[in-house]
Amino acid sequence: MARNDTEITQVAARMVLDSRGNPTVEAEVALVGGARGRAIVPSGASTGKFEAVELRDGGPTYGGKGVSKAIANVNGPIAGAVIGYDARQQRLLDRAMISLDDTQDKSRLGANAMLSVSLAAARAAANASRLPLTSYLGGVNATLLPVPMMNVINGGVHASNNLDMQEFMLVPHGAVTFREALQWGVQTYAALKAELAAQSLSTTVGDEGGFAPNLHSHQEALELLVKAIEKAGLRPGIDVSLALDPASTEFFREGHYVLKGEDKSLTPDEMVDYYAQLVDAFPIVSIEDPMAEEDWEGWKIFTQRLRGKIQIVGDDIFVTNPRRLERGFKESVADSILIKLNQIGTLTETLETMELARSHGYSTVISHRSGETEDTFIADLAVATGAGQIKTGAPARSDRVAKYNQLLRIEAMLGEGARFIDWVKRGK
Ligand SMILES: O=C(O)[C@@H](CO)OP(=O)(O)O
Ligand SMILES: [Mg+2]
Repeated sequence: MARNDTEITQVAARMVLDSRGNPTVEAEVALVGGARGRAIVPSGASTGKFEAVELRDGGPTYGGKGVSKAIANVNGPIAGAVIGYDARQQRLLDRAMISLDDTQDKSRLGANAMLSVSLAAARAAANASRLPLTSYLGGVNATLLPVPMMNVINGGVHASNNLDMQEFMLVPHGAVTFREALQWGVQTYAALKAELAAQSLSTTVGDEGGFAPNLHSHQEALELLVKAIEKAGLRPGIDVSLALDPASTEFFREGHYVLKGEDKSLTPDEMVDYYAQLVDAFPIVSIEDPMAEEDWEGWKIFTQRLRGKIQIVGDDIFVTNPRRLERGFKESVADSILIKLNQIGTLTETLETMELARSHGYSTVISHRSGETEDTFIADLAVATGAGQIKTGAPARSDRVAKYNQLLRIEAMLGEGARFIDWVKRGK
């Protein structure tokens, strides 16, 4: 490889669609030596208030969801700033975009514009180096396959049913390989579908491929999951456990958690009791965003009460942002962080946040968004960083399955060298 083979010579973006049919940004980066890289940015629905800004613009065609400004920013100022950089110097080129944007929340260029280039550059550099993305990002130690968190019952803003909580997930942590974990998830998903059909409940799916039945309570959803695990011939709590992402900011109103489906309005204390009862009654090993993004007091109560019993994951409260995470350390809130590249807007900052989390003993869970595409960057990122956990939906819908398939490829590539660790048993 000649010395300037990895120099960026071209950057271009186009509009493509995500899994909800909304426009999103795809960027392509070309290098002097001929290598190219491409990346598509995902998009959330239950977005955190403190996330970096996803630049959207009007126009009747896509109901105000256009990305023409973000695309123009890639093709104009961002291209101007990063052309000439060595694509292997990820930190430098991400810093170049950050200083060009010059805002706290990436509102000038748009986190969607910046992230598309950040990820496309990493892929181009990996291709130029003739390395799989996982190995390029993670080196020889990139051997740990993540335990999947598979969202098989959808509610909240991801579905039109009556469940207030957004995600009910299967965690097949007792498997020996990723392959086996995925298989257990698939078997349980199929058993759940059969059980729903047997009870004349709907088997249509929500945004992340999970079923979206109307149920009487969250308790009923959890009962269905335990039953499905058993029907699949697996042991709840040993082979496959459960995880929740209530995304509670979405039902937090004026200091109360309003569970419409159960006709309840709970104070933060009562909401913590509600969760504690679920944790006692079901094999739940992880809860994400139990409390709202601005309810730091509620988060403290929850953490005090449930730390050590389950993993406590911060998504909307931390938004992959080191400053918010620091506050979490100080106030003893959560013990794990959900990692979403587009919440912060560059690969470099994502890796920095993960490093910070680990240095404080917080686990990291790599995550998709509810609006996804065929892009599988997060699968490689999960292995490259040894995160140990990934949340990427049900084992159905191509946008979700694409990530699982990429993990299968990575596992096959690593062969006997691939590792899979039961974080529940080991203690995270
Ligand atoms: O809350 C979440 O964790 C995500 C992904 O499941 O949803 P969204 O992308 O809509 O924010
Ligand atoms: Mg979440």
